Amino acid sequence: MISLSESSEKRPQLAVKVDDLSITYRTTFERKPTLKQALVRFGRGQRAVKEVEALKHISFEVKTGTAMGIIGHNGAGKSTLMRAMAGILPPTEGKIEVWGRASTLLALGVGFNNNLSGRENVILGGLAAGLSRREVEARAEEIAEWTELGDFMDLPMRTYSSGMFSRVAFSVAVHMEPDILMIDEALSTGDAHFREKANAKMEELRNSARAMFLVSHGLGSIKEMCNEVIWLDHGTLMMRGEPKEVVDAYMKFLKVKKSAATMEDI
Ligand SMILES: Nc1ncnc2c1ncn2[C@@H]1O[C@H](COP(=O)(O)OP(=O)(O)OP(=O)(O)O)[C@@H](O)[C@H]1O
Repeated sequence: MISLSESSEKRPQLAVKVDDLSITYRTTFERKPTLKQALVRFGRGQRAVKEVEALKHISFEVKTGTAMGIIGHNGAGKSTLMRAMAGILPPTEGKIEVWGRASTLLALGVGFNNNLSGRENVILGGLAAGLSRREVEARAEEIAEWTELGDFMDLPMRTYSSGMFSRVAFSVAVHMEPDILMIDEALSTGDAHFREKANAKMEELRNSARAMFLVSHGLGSIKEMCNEVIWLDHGTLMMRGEPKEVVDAYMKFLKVKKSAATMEDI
């Protein structure tokens, strides 16, 4: 279960508590059948079920003021963990407690409508993030300005490059003033100018938000932005600690060297 608690009396020093969390996806699919199997299944209306254990018995606590990086290979469970903490995905087992409001624009721009303009999507994104109409109207202009996309903000988002799309999504996410800020791979998408601006904004938010989570394959950004790191491997928590210590252990495990590509210090 997920409980959102506004009260800071019980555990004022905590922002998030994850207790023995497991998440299993169940997906139905048609296995390549033999003719006989196909006929049998057709008759009974059966489909094969595949279960993916995306997270296995994860527990950790995050103190107020933490900027937590989450690293791990493709499919390790990073986005699943973020979605669970944001309340989008219910735990299969275990419990998550979040003190405050989490920003839910995780996979940046999910929920945007490509046929609407950037400006219209800012309003849509704001409402989806739980702001009132009045709050959205008050902030829409500032959010649009922050993207520095000029007249493009009035064109449908299907005409945007992926970097332009991320600018709008990132701008909406960081202007929601969440207690818990969650950012998934945001930094790798923008150009150098936008990355610098995004870094400065995140630094500002880190000071005002209760906690921040950053999922990234850019290990340089993780070291730069975070003061703690969690490393996931096949849904298991491998290590948690100081950014340098965890990133180094992860790189040693993967047997990769420090290069511009792994550290993303371009
Ligand atoms: N909606 C879904 N249905 C079924 N399986 C899923 C679903 N979403 C993710 N998975 C599976 O769960 C596991 C964890 O996926 P997740 O997206 O959390 O990984 P990740 O660490 O964020 O990966 P990446 O670095 O590639 O973004 C993977 O094995 C993936 O195939």
